[in-house]
Amino acid sequence: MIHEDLASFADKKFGQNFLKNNTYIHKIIQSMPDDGLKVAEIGPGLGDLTKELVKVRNVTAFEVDKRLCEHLSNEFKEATHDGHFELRCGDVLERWESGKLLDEPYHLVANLPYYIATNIILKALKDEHCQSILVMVQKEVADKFAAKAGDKAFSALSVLADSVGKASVCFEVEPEAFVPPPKVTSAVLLIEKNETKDDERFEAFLRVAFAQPRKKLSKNLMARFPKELVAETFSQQELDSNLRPHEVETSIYHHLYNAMKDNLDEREPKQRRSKARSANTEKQKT
Ligand SMILES: C[S@@+](CC[C@H](N)C(=O)[O-])C[C@H]1O[C@@H](n2cnc3c(N)ncnc32)[C@H](O)[C@@H]1O
Repeated sequence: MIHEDLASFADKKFGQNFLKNNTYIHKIIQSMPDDGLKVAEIGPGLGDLTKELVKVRNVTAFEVDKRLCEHLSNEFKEATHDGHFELRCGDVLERWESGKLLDEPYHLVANLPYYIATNIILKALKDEHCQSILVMVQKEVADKFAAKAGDKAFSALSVLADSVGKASVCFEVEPEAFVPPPKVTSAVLLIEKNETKDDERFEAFLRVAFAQPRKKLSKNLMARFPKELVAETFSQQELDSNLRPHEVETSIYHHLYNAMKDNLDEREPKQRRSKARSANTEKQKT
């Protein structure tokens, strides 16, 4: 039985902030892609969004909290019996180990637990069965995924989303719409995918490119790639070596990656420095 006082019932460790505002719940439903595909919902919680979802789609929901699983099993007995609803209890990140959350095409629709929201979105971007992502997240996270080249918020996450589709922020949601209210403003992010890419080396390349976001991109790359190669690739692409990482288009990142990917120094800069230092000491000894 769910406690009447939701604020004290909510478990912080699972990022539980329940959306208790029908206007926003309906806005989420209206923002969903208009087809008959199955919906995967992560963290149905008390089931307020789920109730609306099962009216229009078949839903498979993933919930980690055993207390909520019990509540949801009772609440959605009829929908489960009719085949509109299936509940899978446990940590959703473990369900993704095979790379696919469901074994059929689906849309991800959820008010995500914020402590793992970025991780979940990255997994969904790489999941070839996932056709679109419509999720409530912390506003800063939504802005990072949806930013365009030139925006201050343009980041490695923006490049990854931009590489497989179109990302946009649908609307913002104030803390008071939740019980208990989170400390941050939230936003609903939509990523409509038109392809799927799963390339860990490209992600590693972006981590290098955005390692120091306010420094020059060429400087960041020279920390892990041969200087001559960086200079030559910039000149081939007719790129200004003074550009900052957020000023460069997604397509250019792919060109840079293709030209440079086989030359990444996998060692962390610290390891490289200590290797160089010991080489110098050896030289001085001889
Ligand atoms: C922000 S609440 C959203 C609840 C509900 N969807 C709503 O809108 O009110 C996040 C939900 O995700 C669940 N959750 C947290 N970590 C999870 C995990 N690793 N796997 C599956 N569910 C998780 C929480 O228990 C909680 O129900």
